[in-house]
Amino acid sequence: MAQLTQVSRFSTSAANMIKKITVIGGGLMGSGIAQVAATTGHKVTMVDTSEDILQKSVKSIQASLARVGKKKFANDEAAGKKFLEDALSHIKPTVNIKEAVKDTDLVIEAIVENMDVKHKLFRELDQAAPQHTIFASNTSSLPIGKIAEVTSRKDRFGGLHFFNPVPMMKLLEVIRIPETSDETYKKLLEFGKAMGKHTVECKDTPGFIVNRLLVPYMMEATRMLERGDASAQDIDSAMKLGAGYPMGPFELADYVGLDTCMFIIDGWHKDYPENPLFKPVPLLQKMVADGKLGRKSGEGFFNYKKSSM
Ligand SMILES: CCCCCCCCCCCCCC(=O)CC(=O)SCCNC(=O)CCNC(=O)[C@H](O)C(C)(C)COP(=O)(O)OP(=O)(O)OC[C@H]1O[C@@H](n2cnc3c(N)ncnc32)[C@H](O)[C@@H]1OP(=O)(O)O
Ligand SMILES: NC(=O)C1=CN([C@@H]2O[C@H](COP(=O)(O)OP(=O)(O)OC[C@H]3O[C@@H](n4cnc5c(N)ncnc54)[C@H](O)[C@@H]3O)[C@@H](O)[C@H]2O)C=CC1
Repeated sequence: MAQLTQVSRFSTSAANMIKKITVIGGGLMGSGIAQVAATTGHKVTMVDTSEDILQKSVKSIQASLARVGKKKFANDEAAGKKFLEDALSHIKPTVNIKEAVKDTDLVIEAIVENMDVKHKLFRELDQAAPQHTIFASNTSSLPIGKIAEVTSRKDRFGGLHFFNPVPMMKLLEVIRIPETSDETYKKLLEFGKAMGKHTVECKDTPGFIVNRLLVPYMMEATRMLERGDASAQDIDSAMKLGAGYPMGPFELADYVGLDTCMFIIDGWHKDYPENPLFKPVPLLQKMVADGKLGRKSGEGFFNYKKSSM
């Protein structure tokens, strides 16, 4: 508790506030983080591995901004158009990681949920970014401390766990490791608030708060499906109508991405092999192997291809 009280004593002067950010990974989450940062006064550089992927990222940001703009400026089309153009003007897409981090206050990593790939990236970032730059990971399930161990800036490292879809979900879990300095943690909390998020403070424990509770629930849904107790549709309807959830477990898994879901389970099974809850799900592994990744591939537990809607 003392740790949290200490942080509240710090205040960051405007000059030291996080203003320039670099998002690595322009997928579901990275594009959403870049979008929200751009609409809240930040300069954003968004990095991915190819121009094609970046074009897709920008297109999905445009589509999302159009939806937000339509609601925000319902009676003023010109204002909605300006909102979209201003936001896009704050986002610079690039494949050049070194260039992307040479002058930035914060790097947010939102790449594939794989420790080795994250380690390779953070080793490169640690060499290329200025000393003052803070690093944060948007990981769903991997220990922040383990991700940070390949860098020389554990005092300037934390977790910023956004929720999907980033433009709509208010929550941001802000995670510190024992080495995170109070100044860094304060800046991460203030950045979260500047992004319009409700920040909660988390220790570096598996799944932080939400996923620690969400993964067991979603895994139990999978076991229920495997036993043939009920259909995916009925399980989803039951949780929406019976528990008031906006999405049932299978619609949500499709929304998150079945590849990401599988990476999370595989990672926790590796770390906690004795826990039956994280026993790999053959059904999930087959779907991912068959390219059924959920919404992002057009099919997962449900079909999202236009013709079938
Ligand atoms: C079970 C299988 C195996 C599981 C294995 C276990 C693995 C477990 C994985 C754990 C998860 C890991 C992920 C993670 O780390 C943490 C997360 O992010 S968990 C996910 C959290 N998110 C949710 O739970 C989302 C739940 N859904 C909702 O809140 C709503 O459905 C949603 C906000 C998505 C959509 O709103 P809704 O009212 O339901 O319907 P609409 O789609 O009509 O939207 C209404 C309105 O809202 C605006 N809007 C919606 N989406 C967007 C967007 N992306 N961008 C901009 N604006 C948006 C828009 O104005 C909409 O109006 P329109 O007229 O439709 O435009
Ligand atoms: N999908 C979800 O609902 C949520 C996911 N997360 C976490 O966010 C991270 C990203 O997840 P998603 O956006 O769903 O994945 P995604 O698969 O949609 O996007 C990942 C992106 O990273 C890019 N990438 C991979 N390696 C890269 C590298 N070395 N350099 C640059 N770009 C690289 C890929 O090309 C891809 O565009 C994961 O750690 C995940 O656990 C966190 C909250 C919610």
